[in-house]
Amino acid sequence: MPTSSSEVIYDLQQVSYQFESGLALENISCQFNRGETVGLIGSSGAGKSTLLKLLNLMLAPTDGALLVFDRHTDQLSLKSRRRLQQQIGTIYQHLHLVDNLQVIHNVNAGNLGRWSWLKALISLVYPLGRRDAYAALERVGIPEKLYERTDQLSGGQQQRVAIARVLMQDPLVLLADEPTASLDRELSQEVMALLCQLCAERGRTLIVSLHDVDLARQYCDRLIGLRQGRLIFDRPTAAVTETMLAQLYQRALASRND
Ligand SMILES: Nc1ncnc2c1ncn2[C@@H]1O[C@H](COP(=O)(O)OP(=O)(O)OP(=O)(O)O)[C@@H](O)[C@H]1O
Repeated sequence: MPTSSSEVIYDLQQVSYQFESGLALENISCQFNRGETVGLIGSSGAGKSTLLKLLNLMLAPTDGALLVFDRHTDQLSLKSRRRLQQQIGTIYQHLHLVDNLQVIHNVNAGNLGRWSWLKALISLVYPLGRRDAYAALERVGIPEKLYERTDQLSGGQQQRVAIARVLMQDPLVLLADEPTASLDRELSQEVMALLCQLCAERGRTLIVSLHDVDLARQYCDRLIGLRQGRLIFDRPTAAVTETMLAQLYQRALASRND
């Protein structure tokens, strides 16, 4: 558990990330604070997913400095990195659920950072942590699905299982990469409302990448606009104007009009 009482959770100082194929993020400086709900917006290829991968420590900056809970991430031991990663939960666009297992096993996967391999193995045969898994599913509104096969759930229900899994982990920061990409408008609203509510209840930080700008404006306190790896704006949502959005999406709008 991080000991810092700082309000700043992430501090990015001129961060760049270079893939072999090119620069995905260039000279990004910004901070993310405790309890915020921040939306990452921008066209496809803008660098939103790469930024989230830096924030969950899957990738390391190729240039610049990334501090998490006041700690430089390039100076972390493997153990410290793992401990930090336990405080960072990620919901991916592709939910990474094991389809042919019962829901309880997918929810319990949120415990893997804490459980021994033996306990995890036993739980695959005889599910452990039933009460906690049930409570997590209750919070996302589908407790009755505990023993159902995951692939027999609807897309929206599977999204809820992914959220319940992250609730088991109980991280301080929740990163969500396009959590509504495969959902219709109504379900997207439900999932965003749920994520925001769950984070607000416990003062957790939510950083979410979204293609749907209206959804981002509706649910996020602050928006970061990225284009071709550059930070175009970082403003409270209410201060983001139509002009700023038009500038951000210029390229995509122009190509849609072709
Ligand atoms: N594994 C990878 N190897 C090489 N290049 C990559 C890789 N992942 C992403 N990129 C490149 O990095 C840039 C940023 O990609 P990224 O996936 O972060 O954008 P994004 O804003 O999340 O896009 P989308 O909205 O389509 O998911 C793009 O040019 C992309 O082609």
